Amino acid sequence: MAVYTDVTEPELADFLARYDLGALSSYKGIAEGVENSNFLLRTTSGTYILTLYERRVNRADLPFFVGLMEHLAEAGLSCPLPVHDRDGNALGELSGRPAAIFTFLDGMWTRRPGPAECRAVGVALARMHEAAANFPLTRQNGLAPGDWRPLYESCNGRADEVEPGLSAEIEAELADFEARWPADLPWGVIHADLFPDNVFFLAGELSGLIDFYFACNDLLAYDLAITLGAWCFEQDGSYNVTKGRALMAGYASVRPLEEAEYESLPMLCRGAAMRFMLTRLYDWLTVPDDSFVTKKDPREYLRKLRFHRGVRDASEYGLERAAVTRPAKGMA
Ligand SMILES: Nc1ncnc2c1ncn2[C@@H]1O[C@H](COP(=O)(O)OP(=O)(O)OP(=O)(O)O)[C@@H](O)[C@H]1O
Ligand SMILES: N[C@@H](CCO)C(=O)O
Repeated sequence: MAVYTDVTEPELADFLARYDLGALSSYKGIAEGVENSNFLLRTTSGTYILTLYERRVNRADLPFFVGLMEHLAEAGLSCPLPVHDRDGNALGELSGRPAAIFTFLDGMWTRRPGPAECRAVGVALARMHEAAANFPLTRQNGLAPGDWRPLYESCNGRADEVEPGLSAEIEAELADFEARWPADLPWGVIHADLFPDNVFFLAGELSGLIDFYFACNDLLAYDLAITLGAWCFEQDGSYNVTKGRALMAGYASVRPLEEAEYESLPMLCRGAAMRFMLTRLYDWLTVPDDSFVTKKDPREYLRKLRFHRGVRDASEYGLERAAVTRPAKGMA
């Protein structure tokens, strides 16, 4: 359930009066999502999404997130477009929270993605990286490798409650990341949370990307690693190389990887698994059971991390080394 802030009808009508969106027809809270309060908003001009930004989102980051969506939508990527009020502002204030209205994206997220969806998300991710290349704002990744140890330490040594031996395993991994995390790889704006619930499909085609609230500047191949980890494993924890091959090929068809990115992929995939294991571990140990936040199992990402630890070469993910070189014009 993600409606943390109640919005009354008169408050919303007042807020809407600043926009050229017609009169309020109806609104209702959307249960999905955990970070912010989202409402499906109907006015006499159409259907929109109203988002109220809650405590875990830093106000200072909002111009980056909202500006990025606007930049990507203008570059032709399908994602929510922020609606401006008559004074030109995309961000306002409603019920004591920063708030924004977005265009509504048709489609639904897919619970069981197959290779075709994986390929489509690979293509979309690379297109996002290319479209964001000239976005002028920057945002530091708040969950970069340097943030993992403090996040782990804020779990107060309780990791072994989730699985005996986990603290020692995390310590060893953190030391390795601190010593060997790659620095000199292509860098840019990344989505950083492109999980299946943030990608919509309509009639079998990818219809758009949502939820840019972890977007930041970081290694582009790290975003590919996050996406691979979220899309290419089965419920039983096994890696599906057919899906991995499709996702990588889709990505490389738009933006071929550099040799150094190919070499670094196993490390980046392990890091991505660590990042999601740690945020889940923190929530698992600290968020009260009766809270609105749906806690996700950190062990899912622990299993993925262990899989990546055994990978020696990116070819094991299904990425052909040939995909590293850009094909000559007119081919492929
Ligand atoms: N522009 C949009 N068009 C259609 N539906 C949308 C749009 N934006 C959000 N939604 C709906 O609202 C839900 C929650 O959105 P979103 O994932 O951005 O919320 P969040 O609270 O930031 O979530 P998360 O916990 O995943 O970070 C989505 O699953 C989707 O159903
Ligand atoms: N995608 C994240 C949660 C929302 O950011 C996870 O599955 O842990």
